[in-house]
Formats: sequence, C-alpha cells, structure tokens
Amino acid sequence: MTLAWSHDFLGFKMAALMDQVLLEGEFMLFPKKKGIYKLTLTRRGLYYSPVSNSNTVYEEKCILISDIVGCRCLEKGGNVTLQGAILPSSISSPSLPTSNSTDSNPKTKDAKVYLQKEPELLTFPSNYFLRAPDSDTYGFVVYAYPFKKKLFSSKTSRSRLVVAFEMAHSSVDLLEEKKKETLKWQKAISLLARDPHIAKEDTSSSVQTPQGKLLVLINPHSGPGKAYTIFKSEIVPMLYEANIPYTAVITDHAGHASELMKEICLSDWYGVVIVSGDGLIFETINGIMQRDDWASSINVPIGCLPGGSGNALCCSINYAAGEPLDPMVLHSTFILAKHHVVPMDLVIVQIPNRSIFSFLSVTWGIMADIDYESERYRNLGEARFTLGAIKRIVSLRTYRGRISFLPVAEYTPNEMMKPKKVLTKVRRFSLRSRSNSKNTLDNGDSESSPRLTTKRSFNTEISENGLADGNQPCGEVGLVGTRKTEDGSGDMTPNAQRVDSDNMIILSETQELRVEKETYSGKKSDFSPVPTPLLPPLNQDVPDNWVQLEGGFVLIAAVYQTHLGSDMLAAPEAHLCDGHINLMMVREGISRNALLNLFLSFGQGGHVHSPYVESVKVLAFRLEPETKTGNIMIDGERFEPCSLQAQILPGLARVMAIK
Ligand SMILES: Nc1ncnc2c1ncn2[C@@H]1O[C@H](COP(=O)(O)OP(=O)(O)OP(=O)(O)O)[C@@H](O)[C@H]1O
Repeated sequence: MTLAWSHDFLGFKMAALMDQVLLEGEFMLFPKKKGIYKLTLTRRGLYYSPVSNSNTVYEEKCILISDIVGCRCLEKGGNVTLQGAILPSSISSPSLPTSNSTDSNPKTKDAKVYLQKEPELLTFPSNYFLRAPDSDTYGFVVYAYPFKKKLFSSKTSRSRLVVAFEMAHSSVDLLEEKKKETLKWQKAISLLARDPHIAKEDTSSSVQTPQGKLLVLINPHSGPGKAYTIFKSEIVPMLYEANIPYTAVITDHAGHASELMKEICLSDWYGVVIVSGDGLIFETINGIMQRDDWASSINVPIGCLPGGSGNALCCSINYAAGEPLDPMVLHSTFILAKHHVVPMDLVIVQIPNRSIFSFLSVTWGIMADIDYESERYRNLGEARFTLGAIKRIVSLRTYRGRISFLPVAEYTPNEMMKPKKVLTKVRRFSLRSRSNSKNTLDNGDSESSPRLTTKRSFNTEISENGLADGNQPCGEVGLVGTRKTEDGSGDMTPNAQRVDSDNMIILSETQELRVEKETYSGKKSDFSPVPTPLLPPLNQDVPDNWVQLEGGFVLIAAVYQTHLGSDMLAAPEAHLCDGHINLMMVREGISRNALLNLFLSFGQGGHVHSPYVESVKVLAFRLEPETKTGNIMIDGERFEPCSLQAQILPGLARVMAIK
C-alpha cells in the first residue's frame, strides 16, 4: 500500500515537474505575423495559443519536447550554405588543397592530411530553414519531427515540422533586450530537446550538448551507392537543425576507416558517426581495438546512419529506441540528434592467429552463404537477401561440424531437432566450484556453499600468450544448472540479469561475470590484449562445463543485436547491452518448405518459436566446421570456414542511441 502510494506520488511529482512552467512570453508566428501568441515552455512541450481580446477560445497547440531536434535563432539571409564532406582525391573537385604536413610517419600523415582538406559546400534554399528578412527581426525557429499517420497505411512515421516565432513588438522594445530574450528561449528549447530533465536554472546556462565535434565517415560504395547523397540531402539538414557540429569524410578505399581510427587523436572528437552499412562500423570498431590505447579509445561514442544494404545495427538501435525502421534515414538521424551514449556489448572472436571484435553476429551455414553470395546483388538493396535466400533454399546444403558453448542457464536439448543419426554429445555442467583455483575468491566449501561465484575482473586470468587458461574460470563464471538462493534453499529464476549503475553486467546473485569499466580503462602505453577469461586456447578442449553438439546443421547463428536487417528480427529478446550471445541452431533434416517458412517468419521474429530452431543464451562458444566449403560471416564480413571461438565483452563499446 505504502509502495503504491509512493509510486503514485513519484509519478505525480514527475508529472508536476514535466508541467512546471520554465518560460512564458508573447510572440508572433513567423512569417505570418498575424496576431500575438502566448508561449509557455515546460519540460513536456512548447505550448502556443493566440491571445484574444474577445471571448473566443482558441485551441492551444503544442510541440512536444520529445519531438524537437533543435532550435535556432532566426537568422538573417537568403540561402543557407552548409558543410558537406571532404571528398577523396579520386572523386574530388580540383579545388582541394594539398597537404603541407611534415609528418614523417606515412600512416599518421595520411590520416592528418585527409582531415586537413576542405569540405564540399552545400546550399539549401532560404525557405527550408526559415530566414529573417532583416537583422532587426528577432525570434527563434523550432525544428521538430512529430509522428504522423502514413498515407494509405495504418503505420505512423515522423515528419518534419518547422515553426518559427518572432518577438512581439510590445513585449520587449530595446534591440539588445530582444536579442537576449530570443537567445534565452532558443537555449532553453535546445537544451530541453537534448535532456528534458535538465534543472530549471541550467536551461539558461551556456551548456552546449553534445560537446565537441562529430567525425562522420561516409562510404560512397555502400549498399546502392547512395550514402553521400543521403548524407547531403537528409542528414546534413537535421545536423544543422540540431546544432551539431561535424566534419565529414568520404572514405577513399576499403580499410580507410580502420586506418583513420588507428591513427587519429580520438579525444579530438565527441564521437564517430558512420554513414554506411555494417561493414564500415566493423572497420571502425576493429580499427579502434588495434590501438595501444584501445581501453580508453573504445569509449568514443559511435553513431550509425543507414547507407548500406543491411544496416543491422541501425535497425537494432531504432528498435531499442521504439522508433520505426521506415524511413530508416529519418528515424536514425532523429535518434542521433537526440541521442544518449549507451553501452553496447562486443564479442571477441578468436580465429587462428587473429582476434576480431564483432558487434552483430557470427553466422555459418545457409545464413552466411546467403549473406555472402547475395553481395553481387548489392544494387538491389535489402532485396538482395530475399533473392539469395531463394537460391540457397533451392540448392539446400548441410554443414557438418561441432558447436560448443557455455550457456547462461541450463541447456535442454531440442528433442525434435535431434535426428537419430546425429551424435549429440551433451556435457552437463558441474556445480563443483574449483576451490583450488587461484582465481576463486570464495573460500570454504564451495560445493555446499550458496555462493558459487567468483567476482573478478577480466584481466586477472590472462596467460602469457594473452589467452586465458580456460580451465580455471569456467567452473565458476557462468555456472548453470540448479542454482541456489542466498540461503541455499531453492532455485533461482534463470537470467536474472541486470545492469547496475556502474555498467557492470550482473548475471544473477550466484552467477556473476563482472566487467568493470576500470578494468578496461586506465592509461596503457603498451598494447595489452583484451582479456578473455572464458576462453581456453583454441587448440585445447573446451572446459567440462560447456555443452557440445556435433553433426549436421543447416545454420548456426550467434546474434547479439535484435536485427540482422530491417526485415530480419533475428533475436527479438536481445538488447544493446544484455551481456549475452543468442545462439541459434537449425540442425539437418528440416525440409525446404519448413526452411522457407522459417525465413519468412524472420521478419517479425517468429522463427524463435519454430520447433526447428534451438535458441540458447550463451556467454561463449566455439565453432569447429568440418565442412570446409561455404562461408563464415562475422558482422557481414566473410571468413574462410575455420575453427573459431568467441566470448561476450559486456558493454565494452558506446553507441549513440536512446535507451
Ligand atoms: N571508398 C571505398 N571504396 C571501396 N570500398 C570501400 C570504401 N569505403 C569503404 N569500403 C568497404 O566497403 C565495404 C562494404 O561497406 P558496408 O558494409 O558499409 O556497406 P554494405 O555492404 O552495402 O552494407 P551492409 O553491410 O549493411 O550490407 C566495407 O567492408 C568497407 O571496407
């Protein structure tokens, strides 16, 4: 009862806070200038209605703060000229200045030289952003994107709304006062648009958000090759509206983003925004992770705007924010304009002689083949996957191999998809805690103790070669099976996961894999590899408490984002930072018809209920393909079929998203 009351009370307080009047004033609508309007600004919205001398009651209009991307003072002038991108020499105009850098390191030189070039200039008509006829007109322009019902559809999507207000003559007469008053409104609306909970006194401060510039990287060849056109026509205007400064660079060649990430001073930038498909995001993350200072550099917020054919991360970010996927560019740019910096899981994938940092998926079997083989139809955009799927289903293959994994909760094999001829070896987990392990923090009798956990940071178990001694931690980290409550009396609900305020993923009361931010950060002058305590060396057996399945498969997919494409809701339960990998397996024996239906149900995530799909949440896995034909795709990048293993790195990266 008390709880309900306090909850209601909090809700009431929050509602009162949202309705608290922050500013009030009188303005005219620009450019109509008819009549005076009373304006009221609260954290919920900007309300305006005509001031009437008669008894006529006018409807009050409201622009919701949650729909506003920015607010600018009415500026004098005609057309608006904004910065486009720095073009690579291969497609640049002759006006690009050449470098006079004296840096002797060719790599550093390239990166610096590139950022010294002048961007292309873009011109927008004056009526697009609303401009004042003279410098004595004071007012502000609000740029918002409220939801509107789509024509001939039950769906809604955001659409642009520009409303400008000019200071009413009567309200403030002195020019300087008018200027000050206008600035006050412009600042307050801009700040509220970024954070509606900002303190009232801060709405008049000079705080600028986001602080610093964005580095925007555009791949001119991604998807149907329209990334730069999209940037110029749709993204640049909204960045201007939201007052977000940026420098945009068009990539010159494959690997260019990675080179830039390795060489530039990342602290010069507020964040890095990718206008491309997932390939350039992959390059960016892996470029950062090759730096000596990866531990601090990976904190740079990464934004993504769709320019490719799949745009899986963009889809996942939109989905997590509750924003529509269509039209993608509009909604993704809206998120970027209003973003918060949110932690995102990465997965380290070890293949022989190399570690790769993945943010999306590892696929093998038919999904990987469709992804790779449909590359040649990239001009079709997203439709390339449908065409590729039909082709692959017609000539269906089985892929033989072994998958081993460390599940989050107890694994129950899918009986229906276990054909008799397939050997399925299931290793059960041991609840035995390795009390002799040097990593065990608990002492005493672990077997009977309800505390079976080890709290330790990632960098405590690295062996000399940078890989963990897999036998040590796996007995304690990610224990599965019957788990005991604090008093040792009964089962705990599996997957009792939460993210605490320090961005530590806590798997459950008795099963903890803590990734403490300080473990990654700290000033490191020399390169130290990312610790992987859950993974044994690739050439050694997996620990006893992993599950192993072997035989024929049609697909194996490890997915850590919701989407693998706009019509592929691959892991509906996934979240940007939930600390686990969704492992999906379809074993051999599925008919073409059933497989086709499975692919058709991917769009809405219906495949997870299919009896042919085994879904397991895991912390780590190892894939050992026996079939050497086909492809392994990591975040859409192709690799030869080879043994690989992977482990989740909870919340290691930062993305610009909305929780
Ligand atoms: N200027 C360039 N010329 C040629 N290739 C480039 C250039 N810039 C980037 N690339 C490469 O293009 C590849 C494909 O890019 P990306 O994945 O972004 O687009 P996509 O494949 O169309 O999209 P998606 O991954 O969403 O299907 C990347 O691997 C990247 O390294």
